[in-house]
Amino acid sequence: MIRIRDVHHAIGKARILHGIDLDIPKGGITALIGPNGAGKSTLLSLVARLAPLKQGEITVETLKIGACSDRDLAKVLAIMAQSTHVSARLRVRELVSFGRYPWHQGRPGAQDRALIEAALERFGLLPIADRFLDEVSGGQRQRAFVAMAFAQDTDYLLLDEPLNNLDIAGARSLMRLLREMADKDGKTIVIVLHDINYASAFADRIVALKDGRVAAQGTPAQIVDTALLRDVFGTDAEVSVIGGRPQVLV
Ligand SMILES: Nc1ncnc2c1ncn2[C@@H]1O[C@H](COP(=O)(O)OP(=O)(O)OP(=O)(O)O)[C@@H](O)[C@H]1O
Repeated sequence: MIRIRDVHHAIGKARILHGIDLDIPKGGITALIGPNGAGKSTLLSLVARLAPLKQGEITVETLKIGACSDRDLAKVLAIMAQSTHVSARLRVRELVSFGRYPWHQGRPGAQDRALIEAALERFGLLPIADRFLDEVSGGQRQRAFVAMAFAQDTDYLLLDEPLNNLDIAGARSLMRLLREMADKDGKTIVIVLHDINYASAFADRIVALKDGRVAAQGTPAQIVDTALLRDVFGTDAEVSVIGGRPQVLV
């Protein structure tokens, strides 16, 4: 479980998060949704220790953020951040292999190599594994970043807007893959999604953030309705239930 207690965050004078209390249970997919600037990426960055936690408490299983070592955390939790800057002169296989670094510290062994090939295969990247990152499409690059996080082989996988750059087929296939990873491999996936319909169709639970606070949380059926769209996103839209899952009619 990821346990978040009374987390506040400010950047300069701007207060970004205002006392977040949240339990993200182990297993399944939790989607973070909310309008632009709500604080979703900031919260994910604090959990993954990409930004320093200044106020409040976050624990991942038994590891306390701010007290545990980076290496210990990296064996339990992997993150694909929203903005990823790496050299374009890196091949897809090399990027995915970075995911193994916390385990081998620069000396990959046979097991590391096997896990890298398995990640390349699972994400459909084998045919382009030897291409440089600037020789693949935006969607393929995005999949390579998710595969790198997957290759880290952690129980917790945090993904910040992984559907960016993906067309509808790519988005659906990635979400199905994540669903399979949660159901078959027992991964705990926390994912920032802009498209509520993907969150509603694939997630077990949704946490809606607004203005740095938790505005709503529950299963898609519990929370996705016209009131949520109005109160959290400030938009009027109809919601219809399709296959037991609410879907927003745009
Ligand atoms: N480095 C920074 N300096 C100042 N303000 C920042 C910085 N990074 C983020 N913010 C502000 O913090 C707030 C929350 O940003 P954050 O990226 O966490 O939101 P978000 O919900 O992920 O948004 P989006 O959906 O647009 O990605 C925003 O108002 C943003 O402008």
